[in-house]
Amino acid sequence: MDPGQGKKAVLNRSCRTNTSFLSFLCVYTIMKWALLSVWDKTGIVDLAQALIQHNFSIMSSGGTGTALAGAGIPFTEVSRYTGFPEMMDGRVKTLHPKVHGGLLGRRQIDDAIMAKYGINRIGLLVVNLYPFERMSRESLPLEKLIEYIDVGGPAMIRAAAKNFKDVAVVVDPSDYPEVVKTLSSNVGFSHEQRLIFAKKAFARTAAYDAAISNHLSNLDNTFPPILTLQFTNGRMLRYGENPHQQAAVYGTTGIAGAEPLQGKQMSYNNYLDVNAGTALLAEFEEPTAVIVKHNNPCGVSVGTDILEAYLSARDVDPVSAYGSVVSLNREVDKKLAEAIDSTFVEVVAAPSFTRDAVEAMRKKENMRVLILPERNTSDEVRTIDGGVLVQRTPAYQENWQVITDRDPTTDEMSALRIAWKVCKHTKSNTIIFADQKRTLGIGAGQMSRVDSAKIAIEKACAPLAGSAVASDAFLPFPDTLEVAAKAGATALVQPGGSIRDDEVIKAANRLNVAMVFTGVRYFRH
Ligand SMILES: NC(=O)c1ncn([C@@H]2O[C@H](COP(=O)(O)O)[C@@H](O)[C@H]2O)c1NC=O
Repeated sequence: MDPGQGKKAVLNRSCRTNTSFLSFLCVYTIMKWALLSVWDKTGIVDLAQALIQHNFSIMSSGGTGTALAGAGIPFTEVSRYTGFPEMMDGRVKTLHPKVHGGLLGRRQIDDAIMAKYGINRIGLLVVNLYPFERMSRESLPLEKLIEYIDVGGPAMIRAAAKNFKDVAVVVDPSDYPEVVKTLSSNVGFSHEQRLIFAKKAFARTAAYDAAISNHLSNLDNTFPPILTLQFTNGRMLRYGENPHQQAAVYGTTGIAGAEPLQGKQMSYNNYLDVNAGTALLAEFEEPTAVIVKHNNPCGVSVGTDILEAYLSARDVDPVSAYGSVVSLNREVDKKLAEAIDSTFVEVVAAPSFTRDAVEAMRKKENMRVLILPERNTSDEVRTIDGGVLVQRTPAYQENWQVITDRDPTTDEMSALRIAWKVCKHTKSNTIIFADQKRTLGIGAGQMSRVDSAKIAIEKACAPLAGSAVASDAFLPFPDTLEVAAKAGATALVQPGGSIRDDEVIKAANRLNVAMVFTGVRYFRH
């Protein structure tokens, strides 16, 4: 029996063939055979009915046959055709030369050999595979999981797809309506159609094998020597980072799979900015707004409610908020929607929107409105010339160490936490000033850390007296700390680990700045 199918496969098979003596006499060339062997039985009965109406003879493996028999559809069991029973708990069902010969045989060239061995020409193959991808997420023991590796299905798909000149292969139930439409037209499958089906078929088996290969390779939680990546749902974008660049997005889940409720098509840069914004948003539990511009946050704030958080984040840097991407972790209501409408925003992403919020945002017809998808915690992959870099981030465990004479106060500690979270998602070198609710000044992406500090100070939305500062990497000299303290900062968080840590600690004590080492660096290139 197949994995998961239990006793369903044991049944009365007496009605399972309609091969009469007459039909047996039919010459192979006259009969149109379709082989159906599907894990997901959705739509298979309707499809089979259409095939019968259009004079196809159907051949089916065990469970698929059960579904057809239940609907009174005539078919021939594959096992009867091959003369071999399904065996080894379903590990061998369709793996037989009479099946593969029927799929691979070339019209005209192989007619004689097919006739000699009683091989039926199969003109249509309908297969979908054991759900390995889904089952691999269910933490089954390996010996159970491997039973979800489909062998016969991919073998048939590949055979039929190779012989697309003569065989149409359908691997996705969403293509059944097209098959029925073609049957009704009575012209048969065109060459183009068969080629499109074949491309889809090979993409399916490639994705299937990639999933198996990656799952097995990842069992010991290391990076495999061979990495296979496959993403489906490819969609052309209007252009890439700039109008002269072409681009597409791939993926069905997370940000990559998200489509806006309203507004223009998501652009390449929108995807990047929503990705950056939502990654930062995920650091916060309380109502939080994150405003991103060109992949860096330009305002982040928590609030007692999400409206307060948004207004406060926007006012950190209202000039940069123009044309930004807004990510929010609470439902958007009408009042908040109207506040967002009052600025030019490229994308607003939130877990949900009230009906009147959706209504209010219609006024901004170009603004993309996105329901925040579930976050995927997969490895980061970036292309470089000739290859890719892959990076995995372990779960964060705060292990801060106060290394100055003075401990941070409770308020300073809250501000340090906000600054540190924002630091992680801002391009290096970064210096973030924050209070207990929001970022006050952000200096990002500078080649010198002191310059980042100066920019953050210059851009500060409020006096920095009593603020906290975060640096993504250790301070190699006391200069950044001195600049920050002069601007009013009284607490600083940084990874630590410089050979001049002692000098920096001395400076902090002298300036009465409470300093914390995190032991973790947050470079972001
Ligand atoms: N072993 C085989 O010869 C074989 N042939 C087809 N299958 C798969 O068995 C499934 C259909 O089986 P059934 O009709 O018994 O429900 C399909 O997902 C098909 O891809 C097979 N199963 C696994 O490899």
